[in-house]
Amino acid sequence: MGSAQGRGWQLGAAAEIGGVLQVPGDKSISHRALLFLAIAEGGGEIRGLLEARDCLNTLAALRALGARIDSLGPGSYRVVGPAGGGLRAPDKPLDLGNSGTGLRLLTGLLAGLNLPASLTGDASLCRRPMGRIVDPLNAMGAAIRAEDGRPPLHLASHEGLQGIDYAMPVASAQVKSAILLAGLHARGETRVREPAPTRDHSERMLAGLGADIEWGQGEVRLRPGGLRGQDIDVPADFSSAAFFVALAAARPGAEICLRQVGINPTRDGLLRLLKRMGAAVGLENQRLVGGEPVADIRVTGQPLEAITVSAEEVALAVDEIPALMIAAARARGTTHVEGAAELRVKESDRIAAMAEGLQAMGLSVETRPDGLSVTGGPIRGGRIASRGDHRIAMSFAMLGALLPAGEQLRIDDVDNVATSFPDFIARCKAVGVNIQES
Ligand SMILES: O=C(O)C1=C[C@@H](OP(=O)(O)O)[C@@H](O)[C@H](O)C1
Ligand SMILES: C=C(OP(=O)(O)O)C(=O)O
Repeated sequence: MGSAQGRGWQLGAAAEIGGVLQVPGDKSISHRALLFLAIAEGGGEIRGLLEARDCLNTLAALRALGARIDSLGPGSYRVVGPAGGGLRAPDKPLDLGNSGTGLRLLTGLLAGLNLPASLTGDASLCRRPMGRIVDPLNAMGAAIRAEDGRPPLHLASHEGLQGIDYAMPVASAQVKSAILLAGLHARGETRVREPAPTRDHSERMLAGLGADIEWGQGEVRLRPGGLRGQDIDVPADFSSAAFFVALAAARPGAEICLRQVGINPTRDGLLRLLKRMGAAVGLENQRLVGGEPVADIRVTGQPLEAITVSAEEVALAVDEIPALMIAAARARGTTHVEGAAELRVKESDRIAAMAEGLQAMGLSVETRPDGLSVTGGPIRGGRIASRGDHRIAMSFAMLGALLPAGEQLRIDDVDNVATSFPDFIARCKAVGVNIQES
């Protein structure tokens, strides 16, 4: 425990992979449920909230703004805005830790409520671009200052917001959601156009809470107004399920079933990509939970073929590209990912991190400013720098499980897995992954 690289994992060949798993609640939906209920009349209960560091930071920030959030049991919370009035300006900077979603959405909410505040985060978050929200929010009338376009962000009070008609230069659900949250309190209609479809959890939840919103054909329109509180059930996180989906897909004969996973079509692009590579993917018990489609996902490993992934497909699988690269590493041929420049500004530069790790395991990889190409082939053990990025660490754990007998993989700096996936190790062991903390 505790080297210069932080905590790490040690992986060896897995004898057999298979089983039934339920992964924790959806991170995107958990953030939204907390933020939206804190400003909804009467508040509401959340069931299945992701109790991971990113969402708990958003929860703590809302408490600092005066919201009352009571735990009712594991994953269950009651959220109510302050009695007799709205949220209030915080007396200290709000720290959103590692979370782009928490920081960007909360900035939109605070700009709409006209609450002066400072927002910051950890070293990774303080390197991430914020001009993408600061520019449109300031164009609406907000007064947000960011040195060099990065956190900390400083919000001053302003004269009120005006709705905007905004064509986003990048396909980003965080930017879209920040603008919509501000638009709830702006004068006139707010319209956001996206260059490619991105996750629509905000639109679905806002509609469920009574907002005057419509969306489709690449744009969202929202008219200002209050939200009405309601209880919210959070499905299991597709992005967490994705590691096990990719693992089963990449190992012929393995079968894993993931229960009650959100399969919103703006999130489940990975399933279509793996099917195109030849994996057998089935959906069982399909139903709607709180306006979101949910299913049990059953994946059976087959020999895989390389594919080419387009920019539009990247937007529908933006957090799953590292997991997809695990399948690419085991596929016949070279998988090309295009239009993925956004991966360079996540918790780490995910293109560079994946390329470096895959090369360390003996694979041939080429990188471009907006993508990478991975040629499948034999893999060997070694040492991986996760760069403190939860999704890089968890993806390489899956590739570690596919090592040949006798090989060992060490993954450094895995602490941030706690930002999105508590109990990852236990879930790994439950399906036969040979993983130890070190
Ligand atoms: O809106 C959200 O909840 C998210 C949107 C995506 O980010 P971008 O909007 O920056 O693409 C994604 O990568 C992130 O994990 C969660
Ligand atoms: C990019 C991610 O999250 P965020 O932007 O909220 O930090 C992620 O979870 O992969």
